[in-house]
Amino acid sequence: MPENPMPENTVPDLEALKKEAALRAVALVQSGMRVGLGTGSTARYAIEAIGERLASGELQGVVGVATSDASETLARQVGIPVEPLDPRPLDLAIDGADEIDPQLNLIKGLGGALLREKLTEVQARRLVIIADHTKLVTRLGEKAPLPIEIARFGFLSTIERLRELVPGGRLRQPGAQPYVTDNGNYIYDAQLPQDLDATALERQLKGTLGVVETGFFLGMADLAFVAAPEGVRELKR
Ligand SMILES: O=C[C@H](O)[C@H](O)[C@H](O)COP(=O)(O)O
Repeated sequence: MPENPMPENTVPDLEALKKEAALRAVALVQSGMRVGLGTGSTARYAIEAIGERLASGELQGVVGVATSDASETLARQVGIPVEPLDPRPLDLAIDGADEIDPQLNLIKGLGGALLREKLTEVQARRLVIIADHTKLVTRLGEKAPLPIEIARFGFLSTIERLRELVPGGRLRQPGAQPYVTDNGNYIYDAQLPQDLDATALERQLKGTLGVVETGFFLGMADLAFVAAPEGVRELKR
């Protein structure tokens, strides 16, 4: 008899759910598409699945635009040709999210990739979000902080300015040094208020000196595949 047997179904297998959501989105990829490749543990499953469909010959001529150095490396490893972002529209972008509200507004960037994600996904004809059910919220900021990418130069002054808008928050610093993004910037993780007006706050943050980009993705996602133990929900904006 095993010691301390774990009761069945007490720990949901979030990885299996993330993969299930990713596969639903990857089914939308067609030959010849230029696809925005997201970043994070869920987007990873999508990149791998696109690579598998290319390797099997089921897909041909797909080109990826990567939203981080890590996703670019993975895409190349699994055989997806990667191009830099240029002004042409992308047919589709597939990415994870940290929070998804009922209108498919998002918080992204807990993995640090928000700037390249936003630059890429704003050019996508369709942004498809993939996630497990723990990412669903009734209001943005319910569970996650809002990542705000800020310039390193003068970052303490920028943080002072940010604290006037969103008092709770801290510089992301996983160890002795601050976290540095692919773009060489820092991230301030802001705690959002309960009475959040995300559109107004986004405007104020974008007007704050030293702020490079925020993790608000408002009105950008068209579709989300959200996997839960009872199945994958398809949410549309
Ligand atoms: O910066 C990271 C990205 O916005 C990710 O897409 C987001 O953090 C979700 O990542 P994961 O799928 O690992 O939860």
